[in-house]
Amino acid sequence: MTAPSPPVLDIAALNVTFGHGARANRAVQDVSFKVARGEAYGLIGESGSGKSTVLRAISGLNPEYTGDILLNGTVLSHGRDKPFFRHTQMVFQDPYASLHPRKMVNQVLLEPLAIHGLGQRQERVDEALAAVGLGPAYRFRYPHQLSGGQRQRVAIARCLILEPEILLLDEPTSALDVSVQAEILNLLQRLRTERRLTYIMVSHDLAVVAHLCDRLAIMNGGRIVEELTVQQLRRGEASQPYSQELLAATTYRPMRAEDATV
Ligand SMILES: Nc1ncnc2c1ncn2[C@@H]1O[C@H](COP(=O)(O)OP(=O)(O)OP(=O)(O)O)[C@@H](O)[C@H]1O
Repeated sequence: MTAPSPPVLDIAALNVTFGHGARANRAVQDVSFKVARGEAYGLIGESGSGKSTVLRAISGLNPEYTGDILLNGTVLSHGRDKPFFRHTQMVFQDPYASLHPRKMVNQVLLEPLAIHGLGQRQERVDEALAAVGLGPAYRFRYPHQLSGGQRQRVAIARCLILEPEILLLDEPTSALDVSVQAEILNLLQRLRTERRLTYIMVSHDLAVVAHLCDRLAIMNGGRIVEELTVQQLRRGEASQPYSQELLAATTYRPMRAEDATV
């Protein structure tokens, strides 16, 4: 009998504190969860509950944490190595801020290939654009010539071009018009299936998490209050009073996949 493979990501007793002494802010406290290959895991909670801080610790953007973060069963060093940054990519909330205004899409997509020393560059650029539903002519556009949704597609293409295993999604649709949100979520869903990607997504929007994720953790005050499957979320089956309040307080309207095409 073969041993079960370890989770892709195993977050074990993660703590992040900002500041010292009386001013210390324990932004993340004793957070643990595991994410399997191909799974989409959501972190949800009110503003300031610590969701983004968890994501930034995983991404290596904030190396000041205690606890362990394991990738495929191996504890990551706090200073991440180059292969980590190839295989774990982050999509940010605001596609307007995350693309350089003076760089054409072609340059945006060529840069990560140069950093990681990958060849067949123009083919990879065309393939990444096609994967996010943009034709090769988009190579010669500047960000200001793109809609918000198209910019977020370019930001996703910039991740995909490195053939990552994991995408860390920080509110990837909250800066977009409602009509475009479902399009981007459907695109992310299709890419996850096609490429067996693993997602961790931060959101304050239950409908967005229910649309994309298999499981989620509800956070409050830096801690995980409760983990739920998306089926439990849809049935309103939270067991903790805080989660029940959060679910009850949210006007949760499921997104319909047919609301948008990819
Ligand atoms: N770089 C930082 N320096 C100091 N404090 C920080 C820093 N980043 C986050 N914090 C604090 O950590 C706590 C958690 O913030 P975090 O951004 O993780 O919450 P969040 O749940 O993602 O909120 P939001 O939904 O508003 O983004 C907050 O009290 C915040 O003020």
